[in-house]
Amino acid sequence: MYKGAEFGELSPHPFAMADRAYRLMMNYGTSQAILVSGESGAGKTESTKMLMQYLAFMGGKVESDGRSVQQQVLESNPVLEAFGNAKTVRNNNSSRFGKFVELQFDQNGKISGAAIRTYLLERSRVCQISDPERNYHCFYMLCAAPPEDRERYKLGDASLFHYLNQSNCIKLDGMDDSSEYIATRRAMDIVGISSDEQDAIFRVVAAILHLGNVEFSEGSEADSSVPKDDKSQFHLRTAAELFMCDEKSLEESLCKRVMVTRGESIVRNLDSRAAALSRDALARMVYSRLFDWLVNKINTTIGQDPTSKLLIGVLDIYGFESFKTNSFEQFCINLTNEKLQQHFNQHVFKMEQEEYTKEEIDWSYIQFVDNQEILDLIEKKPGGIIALLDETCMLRNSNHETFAEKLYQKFKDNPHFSRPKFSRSDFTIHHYAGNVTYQTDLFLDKNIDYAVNEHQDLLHASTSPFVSSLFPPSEESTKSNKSTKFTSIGSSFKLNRTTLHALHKA
Ligand SMILES: Nc1ncnc2c1ncn2[C@@H]1O[C@H](COP(=O)(O)OP(=O)(O)OP(=O)(O)O)[C@@H](O)[C@H]1O
Repeated sequence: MYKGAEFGELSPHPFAMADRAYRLMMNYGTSQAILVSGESGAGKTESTKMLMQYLAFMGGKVESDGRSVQQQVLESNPVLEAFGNAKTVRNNNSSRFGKFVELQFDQNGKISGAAIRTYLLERSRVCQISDPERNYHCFYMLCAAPPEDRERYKLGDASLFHYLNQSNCIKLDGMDDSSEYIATRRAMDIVGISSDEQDAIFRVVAAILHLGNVEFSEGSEADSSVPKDDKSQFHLRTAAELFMCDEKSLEESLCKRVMVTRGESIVRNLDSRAAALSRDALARMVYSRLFDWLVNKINTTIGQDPTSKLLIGVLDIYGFESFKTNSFEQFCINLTNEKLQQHFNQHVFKMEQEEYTKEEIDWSYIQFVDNQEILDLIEKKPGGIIALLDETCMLRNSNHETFAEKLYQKFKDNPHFSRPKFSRSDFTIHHYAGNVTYQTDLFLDKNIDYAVNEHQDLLHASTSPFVSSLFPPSEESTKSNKSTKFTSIGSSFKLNRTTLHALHKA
């Protein structure tokens, strides 16, 4: 019905938008971009799927081997959703990453390639969930897999695993994890992930679950730790088997840390709390590498068309979030939305109006809210909230309260910042879309992203080529020493220039 229909003639529908983008691209030879926005649960991902479906219908080609580009693009959705979506308070299938899909077309309007870029997977979810949310779908699917698969990965009921049972929500109404497992496997076949690779992927997923069940108790030396009991020892052994790495080395990488001072390596014991943090850091790192691997693999098998001059990009980014409690994830997500809003302002209002002025066109100035000051408040270097957060993370004896104190002092006169009454550590940002109060208690832990090279080298030495490929040798180990490096999630996260450029170009 929507094919070729005048825009606005039929009821509003993603098909109408997709048809318009396709027609404009074909008729004027210009690339297009569709930005799907809205708050969490509004229907962005479902709308994006419909847009893709329509574009695949218009630009689809019949391939002799049955695996067309458009089919692979469509089937990449269930794969990415299995590993990047989870139940949140707002949405049973909430995307916990941003996605920019670029469809490439040839001169005849047929899809000739595609590229998928993803942003900021919420990795804290791998180790930490709160009621009534869930972890990523793939963990529950694997625990509900056919018995022979569960046996192979030494898995049992999802409720047995610490990374899943921190929340009471294990099963979802209307979602059958065992049939989702089969569907995900089938989608993996279509996007070109071989059965050996699928096996390696699920081994890693299972290893993460076992890792999460390793608990620590005080060791014999001061401030040292050891696996707590036989149960923890079993899970440690199983995780090592699944990662195909040495069990003793895995234990050491969790219970010790190598520090480098003046070129000298010092091995330091970790107490049980620090060992548990190290375990979680490893689980998060493995999971995010696995997710990146999946995206790369999908891109490689779908293939790019470097000669394509016609593109349609669809950006499905997590919308503005304002919950009862808002932590570092909401802060990053809302920063993304501020940046998109600024991009929109920049190109739709600022540049357009400058052009009118230059050409001396008579027009009335359009008022718009410029959110540059909010962006400065958050990300200005030095002095913005992220810079202050990084600074606090580097200092010894600092905590979320000292961080909050810094913010209160620095931004007491900033109109976009306020301190809620009676609060010792919360802060409110007056975003373009509304006020959001953030709880800082986990900001420091979540921002610190220790690139622990012991873990890196341990997994690089895995006899599984798949696991080894996820962990190229660390820079430090190639220089024959090891260290623990601090990186900041906040600083490293930006809706990158390439995407903004692609959006603008389109
Ligand atoms: N067009 C639709 N028809 C029927 N149900 C829909 C439609 N769009 C959304 N829904 C329902 O709303 C739920 C949330 O939609 P969706 O996952 O697309 O939201 P979202 O905006 O992408 O959220 P998030 O930002 O949390 O990822 C879906 O799981 C589905 O149940």
